[in-house]
Amino acid sequence: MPLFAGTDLTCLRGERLVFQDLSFAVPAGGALVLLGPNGSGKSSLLRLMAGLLRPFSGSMSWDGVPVSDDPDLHRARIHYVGHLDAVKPVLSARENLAFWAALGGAPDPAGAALAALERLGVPHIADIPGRYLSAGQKRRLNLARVLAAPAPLWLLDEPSVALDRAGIGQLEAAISDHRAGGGMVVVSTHAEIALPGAEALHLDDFALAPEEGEP
Ligand SMILES: Nc1ncnc2c1ncn2[C@@H]1O[C@H](COP(=O)(O)OP(=O)(O)OP(=O)(O)O)[C@@H](O)[C@H]1O
Repeated sequence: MPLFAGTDLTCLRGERLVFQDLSFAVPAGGALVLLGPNGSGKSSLLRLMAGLLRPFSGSMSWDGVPVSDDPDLHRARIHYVGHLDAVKPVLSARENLAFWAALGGAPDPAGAALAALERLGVPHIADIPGRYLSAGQKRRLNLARVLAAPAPLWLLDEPSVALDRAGIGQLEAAISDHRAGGGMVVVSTHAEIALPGAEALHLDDFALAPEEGEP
């Protein structure tokens, strides 16, 4: 049974120790919700999990094997959707998604692209160029990437930002189906997203204790 785990992770950004001695475990079908105030390190932890940042100390493993043994293998099993908009402005929504689906190894990228747009409730944006999409439509298009090619671990940084209530419901349903098939998800959020049975990780529990005299 796949288990994604981190042990005693410490994250340094610039000169700043963002969190220390943080451990987590996500089993097959599991969900982890990252909570904490602005700047507490939710995005940093997701970037560590995605292999985009290196921990200052500590380690992560997949099924007991250190992730650092084969970073390319790790990258192939994740979908990371960050804050930054990855939509190409001159390509249509369908073309954007087909491109990502092909990169992710989908056998029928065009078909996978349309199915993913439908799943996130926006089949009508298929032929609209990226530059004309609204903030919420762009967010749905970015999230559709996780559906367009299979990967067992989804890392989603504040996925509900710019989504309306219907969009959040579609996202919740997609995550629920992913988990039912043994997939895993880690989500950072300030908003309510229904993830039944999810474990919560409060990042401020791992902040550096303030020095004496500091607020
Ligand atoms: N590239 C960087 N260089 C130096 N420090 C950084 C860098 N990126 C982030 N930080 C710092 O790391 C800390 C954690 O930032 P991070 O974005 O992980 O927090 P967050 O919990 O996701 O915040 P938010 O809720 O505002 O999105 C912050 O103090 C931030 O200023």
